[in-house]
Amino acid sequence: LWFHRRPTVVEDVHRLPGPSSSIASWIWGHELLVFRHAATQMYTIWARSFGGLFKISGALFHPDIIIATDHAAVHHVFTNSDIYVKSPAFRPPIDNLIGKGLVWSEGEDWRRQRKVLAPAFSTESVKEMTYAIYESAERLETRLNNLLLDFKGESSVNIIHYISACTLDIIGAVGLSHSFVAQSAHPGSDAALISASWTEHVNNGLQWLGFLAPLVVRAVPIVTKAPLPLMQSQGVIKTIVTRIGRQILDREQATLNAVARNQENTTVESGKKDIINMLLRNRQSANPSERLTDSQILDNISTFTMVGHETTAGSIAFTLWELARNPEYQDRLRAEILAHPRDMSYDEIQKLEYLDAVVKEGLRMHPASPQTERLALEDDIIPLSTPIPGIGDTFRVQKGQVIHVPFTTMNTNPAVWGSTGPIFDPSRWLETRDTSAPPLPHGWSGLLTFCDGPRNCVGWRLAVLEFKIIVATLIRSFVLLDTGAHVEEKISPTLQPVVDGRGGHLPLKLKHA
Ligand code: HEM
Repeated sequence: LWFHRRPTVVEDVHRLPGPSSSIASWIWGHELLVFRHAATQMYTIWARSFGGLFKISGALFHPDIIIATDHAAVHHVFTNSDIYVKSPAFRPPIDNLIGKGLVWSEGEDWRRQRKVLAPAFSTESVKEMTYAIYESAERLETRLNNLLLDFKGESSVNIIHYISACTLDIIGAVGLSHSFVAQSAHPGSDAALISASWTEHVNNGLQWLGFLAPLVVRAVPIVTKAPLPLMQSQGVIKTIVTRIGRQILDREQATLNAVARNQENTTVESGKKDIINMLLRNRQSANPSERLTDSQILDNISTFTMVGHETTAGSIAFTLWELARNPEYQDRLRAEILAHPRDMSYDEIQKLEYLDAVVKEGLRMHPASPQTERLALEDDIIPLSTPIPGIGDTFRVQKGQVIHVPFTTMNTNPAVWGSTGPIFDPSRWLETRDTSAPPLPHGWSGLLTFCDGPRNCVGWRLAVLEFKIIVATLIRSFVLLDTGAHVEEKISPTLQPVVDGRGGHLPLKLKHA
């Protein structure tokens, strides 16, 4: 019943500016225009004209949607995660894709899962992952080296394909005690199946159905049970990953039981704090009300397998593409990396200033999740950083209001980042920010890339470390060259490169450094 609005409560949405109704379709509102353009492109254009809060008309007669980029408003929405929940329209597709794990859950259910899993991503836990990340990054390097040998020193590759195999191996190794062997000469069949189903899912999402499906789900939730191709390919990924999850869980539980039989009083407490061990520990919890069900455990294995690798792979691929298009930045980064030994410790890597700047710039310009969506469960008053003429410095919303937050629009806003905001330039991170410059939004490094508030990205430390190690390993060994291909950025369901209509495709030329 979330879409039923109470007409008696005062709301300000109707007083907001927004794009003209003349460019909206009577049935699709402004949402079709948004879908047809590059990720967040229309929101970026409109935010420049209409400011930090504006409205667009919704598809299928849905009430007006608010687009928020005002810092205080966005911070308020993300901080109050009990009032502003993820849109119900996206819960059935998330369930179909990765299950009812941490990304999907809300309220008490979410709080319990987050408490169980957060320790797997503390600084201490992530530091311990450093060596395994190097190992996978070096395997990626060897794989690309072999390719160059086969192609006499220069080759064009779909870089995202190689990186996502690497990040799948990483999440298996550091989180799940599982080897996907995604990077071997004969990739494990599971890894190949995951990759093929994901590519199919991405490409379905770019089609008309990719636009239609969530809107129809928003209007008629029961439709998720319908045999639409989009829904079916989602089911395939979950089926494969759940089967693997069951194997991992049974094996790890058996190992644990065997150890416990041999050593009295041994519990999983003594093991490392990775994802699988945190889930096993929870099974032993003395308090039954804290325990997750077996299906929640499996759904979290599938959640972390998918969001733990595709997201990072996409952002890394786009950052490498930026380096290929900007050889001077690439040379500067290589010079810094070559001045340091391979296999630096976690603390040593953090000291590489230009690497840090390149990674932040890649995450600023190409966030894996370019936008998010929230639904107000209650009437509320939202504070504003910039007052809206005729409304003031607070804004009233009604229960049922849908709010979109375009992260990329906020991350590149010239009013905050200066006129070079929309341009990739790592050196901005090396300059001390002028004290008179407008403040950056709340969030990691002043970016919305990892969201903000209690439901921020639980895996951000791992993502940043993987990012640094993979970029450093590749730039040490290879020169990246632009192929000249026209690369579009689309959302399906994460940020995707699209070349000649093919999603998940980002060609780069490689040669030895
Ligand atoms: C560059 C890489 C990544 C980016 C940009 C990213 C971004 C995000 C964002 C924006 C959200 C919030 C989504 C929303 O509320 O709509 C999120 C949530 C989440 N991310 Fe990431 N992520 C990345 C990598 C990872 C990795 C490596 C993992 C795990 C290994 C991970 C696990 C999660 C989980 C489980 C959530 C849900 C957290 C919750 O609701 O409590 N992410 N991520």
